[in-house]
Amino acid sequence: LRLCSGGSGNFLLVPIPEYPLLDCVPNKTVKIAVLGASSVGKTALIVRFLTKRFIGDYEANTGALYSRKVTLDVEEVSLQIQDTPCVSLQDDEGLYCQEQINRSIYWADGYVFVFSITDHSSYRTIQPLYQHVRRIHPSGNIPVILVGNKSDLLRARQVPAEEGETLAASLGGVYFETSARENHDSVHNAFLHLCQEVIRSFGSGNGEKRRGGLHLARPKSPNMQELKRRFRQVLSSKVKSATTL
Ligand SMILES: Nc1nc2c(ncn2[C@@H]2O[C@H](COP(=O)(O)OP(=O)(O)OP(=O)(O)O)[C@@H](O)[C@H]2O)c(=O)[nH]1
Repeated sequence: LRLCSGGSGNFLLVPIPEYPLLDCVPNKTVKIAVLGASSVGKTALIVRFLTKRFIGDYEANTGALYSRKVTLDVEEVSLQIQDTPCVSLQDDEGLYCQEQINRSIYWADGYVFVFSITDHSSYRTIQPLYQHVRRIHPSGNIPVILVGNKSDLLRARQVPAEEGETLAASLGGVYFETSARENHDSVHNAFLHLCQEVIRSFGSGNGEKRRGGLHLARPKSPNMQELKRRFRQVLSSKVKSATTL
């Protein structure tokens, strides 16, 4: 990783430590997956949120998991954010989504759908991506936000704000325009809003219902074989095709 500002070697992103599931306080751990097409700024948004900095250039994302404590309405919750590889729309085959992403979708309590306001095709992946998430979580309310990133590139805008708002409303979420490059506050507000939605969904019993029966610790557990086996069991009943819709 290379940081634009400051560039201290002491980077604040910490992959979450290995710890038993029981250490997670129920309803006080918020798991968020950040999803979207290639180069829309998923990693940049997460890094901006967690470190207040903007990364200029770095290796392609391999799906890191980050964690930190956040305070919501005086209550401290443990937030886990899963960065994911990009998804893409194939001409005739629908959405292409790696199995790793399916695992993240299954694992998460809430979703950040990201597109770039400068790339209309990234916007068009969101609806099929949402349908995909719906297939994996068929029941209940799914806490989501829609993020139109790169709002600093106004002259290159391809997606009007109204289109973002309309789409967000159809997904049942709020639309945020952000610039991971220029602005921390918009990014911060977006993530905190989603955290609050997730906590609210726990309160309504929705989160627990979705978790019922099977506990997937997180996508990158050291015991991958066991996780994969359990995950396949669940997915086979929930998603017809794990990789291509
Ligand atoms: N101008 C501008 N550039 C941005 C912004 N956010 C990210 N970028 C740039 O967009 C490019 C892609 O950003 P990433 O964070 O790697 O995007 P990603 O969605 O994680 O990409 P994948 O790894 O392909 O999934 C990088 O060159 C970033 O510097 C933004 O808000 N404004």
